[in-house]
Amino acid sequence: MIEVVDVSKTFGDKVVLDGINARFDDSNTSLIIGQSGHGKSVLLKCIVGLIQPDKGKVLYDGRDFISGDDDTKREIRREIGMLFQGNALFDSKDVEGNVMFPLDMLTSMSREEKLERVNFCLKRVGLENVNKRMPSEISGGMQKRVGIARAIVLNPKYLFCDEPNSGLDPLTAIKIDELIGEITDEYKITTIVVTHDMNSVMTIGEYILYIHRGRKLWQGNSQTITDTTSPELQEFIFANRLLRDANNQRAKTS
Ligand SMILES: Nc1ncnc2c1ncn2[C@@H]1O[C@H](COP(=O)(O)OP(=O)(O)OP(=O)(O)O)[C@@H](O)[C@H]1O
Repeated sequence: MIEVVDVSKTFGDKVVLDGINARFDDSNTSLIIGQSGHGKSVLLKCIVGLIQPDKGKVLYDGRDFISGDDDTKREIRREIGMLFQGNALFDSKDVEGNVMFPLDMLTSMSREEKLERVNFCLKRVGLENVNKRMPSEISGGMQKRVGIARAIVLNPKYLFCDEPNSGLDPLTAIKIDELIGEITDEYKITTIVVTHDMNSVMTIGEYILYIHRGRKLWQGNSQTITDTTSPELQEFIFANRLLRDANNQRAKTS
């Protein structure tokens, strides 16, 4: 479980995060959503320690990641997996080398053990017999799967995904969302996804935090989100015309 307690961040005179509180449970896929520029990425960066908040706490299963000692921070970092926006795969390494990288950096496993773990993770994300392909030789959806395999190779307790389906067609995007949801459930991971994608919201949003102008404006899940009475959230959700029409239809028939 990750708890965010009263986190605030200002850049210059701009308040980017203002007293955010949230709880992200394990075995759950939690989403941080909101319009562009409203503070989602800054919040994610505060949670993973890339930005120091001005105020507040981030607790990983009770361990303070902001003011904890170096050993605690190192221990937490070792338990984090990241799927970066745009994948961040190494162009010069093949699929196997990309997924093996965290094992090379952070473990003393033998080559055989590493290969076994890499093959297990590649199989889990639905990729087999592509070990020797270069990232440029596989599709965008396959690159995401490689990114997910790399993110889970160290068996993380916490998984962060920044816009995991940007640049993918809607069907592939849903498959990637579903894969993230399944892995979260299967390995009891605390997963946080930053997204604008309403398909993701409706597919995997077990807990949803809506950030508006740096504040938590709403929290709930995919079942309750379309019932919101917040005009700002309604505007965000129903910017998608299909959803707006479906919701109007639902209102007419109920
Ligand atoms: N390092 C920084 N220095 C100064 N301002 C920053 C910094 N990082 C982010 N900001 C500002 O903080 C605000 C929130 O940015 P953030 O990247 O969190 O938005 P976002 O909601 O993730 O948007 P998007 O969906 O477009 O990625 C923006 O106004 C941005 O310009």
